[in-house]
This record gives sequence, structure tokens and C-alpha cells, in this order.
Amino acid sequence: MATPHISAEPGDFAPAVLMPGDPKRAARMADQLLDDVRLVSDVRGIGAYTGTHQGKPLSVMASGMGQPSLSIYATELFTQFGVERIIRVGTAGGLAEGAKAGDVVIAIGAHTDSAMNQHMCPGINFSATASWSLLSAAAAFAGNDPRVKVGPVVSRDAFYGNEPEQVKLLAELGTLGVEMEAAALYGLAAKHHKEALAVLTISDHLFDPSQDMSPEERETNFQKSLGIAVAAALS
Ligand SMILES: O=P(O)(O)O[C@H]1O[C@H](CO)[C@@H](O)[C@H]1O
Ligand SMILES: O=c1cc[nH]c(=O)[nH]1
Repeated sequence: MATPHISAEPGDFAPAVLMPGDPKRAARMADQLLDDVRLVSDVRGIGAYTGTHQGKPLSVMASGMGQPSLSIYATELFTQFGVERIIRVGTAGGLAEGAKAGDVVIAIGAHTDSAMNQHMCPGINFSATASWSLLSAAAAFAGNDPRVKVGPVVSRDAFYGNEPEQVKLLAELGTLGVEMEAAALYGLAAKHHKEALAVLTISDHLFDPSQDMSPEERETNFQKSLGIAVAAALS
């Protein structure tokens, strides 16, 4: 039965969903990866695609930008459509010294300035962490690739208005990238006893503007992260 934001039927989604923020990136991924592909929902222009990849069922659906938007889709997928694992395939701003556009971060956990996980467990600062099953499969697939790093990211509510001192401190604390969805995704996976991972392509660097990707590159430059995400999704 359709939900307010997904006009699909039970069984229309595969157990594993790849979830970029950008609906155009989702369409590209579906086109590139899926055989026998079907458009299973298109509410608000958020296309959801289901097909097979190397004979295994797989879906692709965008989250839109930010934790509130992702939370709507992830909640409906986890609770109404039998989805077991969501792998975010997104972009992030680099924080680590020497990180280059096109590098990939596999997010072991996500700090956040958002209130999305604040009420998860009253009195506790909840740790938003990736699922070990997906994280270990992704890291194994990436092997010793020097352009892939595993570590924490920060999921901010705002894209603009980074405080320089805060960003510097986060970098000093070993945070590898800044993006806008992973913490809520990890929280929802914990809440619903599901699995989640974020695999992020560095699209710019907060301390090095020369690294900035163009809007077109942000839409299209995801091959390395996609390979890792698919390996995790189908593991
Ligand atoms: O490229 P996506 O997956 O959308 O991810 C990043 O890009 C958007 C901001 O430009 C935010 O959604 C952020 O998390
Ligand atoms: O949220 C994001 C995503 C990419 N780059 C940034 O600087 N922030």
C-alpha cells in the first residue's frame, strides 16, 4: 500500500536500497546498474527504481537533502516496504588534511548538530554508527585503495554557515568529511533493527577551495563509491 511519500506496493522494493541525495544521481545509478528495471515510485520527483544487479534484487531511491528528508523515506522503506538495508551513496566536503576531490569516505559513524537522534534514548548522547556487516563488506571490497578511508563524518543540518573553528576542531578530532544525512540514517537503522552505511565521495574540501567539483561532477563522479556501496549492499 502506498505511503504519503512512496507510491509503491509491498514487494516493489528489494531488501537493499542504494540511496543518494540527488534524484538525478539515482536515475543514473539505476540506468547503469539495474537489469529489468522498473520505476516503482515517483512522488515529488523522487524516482525509486527496482531491478536486478548480477541476478540479485536491488533498488535505488534518492533521499533528497538533509536529515528530515532522508528520515521520511528511510522510515517508510524500513517500516512499510520490507527494506532491510540502506546504503547512502552521497557526496561530502573533505576535512582530512590531504583529502582530494574524488576520494571516498566510508562512514564508521556520524557526529551531528541535528536534533534527529536526540530523543533516541533520554539522558544518553546516542552514537550514530554504521552496521558492522555492511561496513566490513565495504572495507574488504575497498582493500588497500589509498583513496578510500574509513572513519567518522559529521552530518550537519545546514549546508552553509560552517563555523571555521568548529570545522577545524572536528578535523582535529579525526572527522573525515561533512555531509547532511548519515547520522539520521544510522539512527533509524538502529531504531528499526535494520542495517545502514554511508559511502561518500569527497566533492570539495573545506580548507582547500581548489578541490571544488562542479555541479555536474557532483552528479556524475561516483564510480568508486558506487562499486563499494554495491558490494556492501549485496554482501
Ligand atoms: O550528494 P548528496 O548525497 O546529496 O549529499 C550531500 O550533498 C548535499 C548538499 O549539497 C547534501 O545532501 C549532502 O549530504
Ligand atoms: O554537505 C556537504 C556536502 C558536500 N560538501 C559540503 O561541503 N557539505
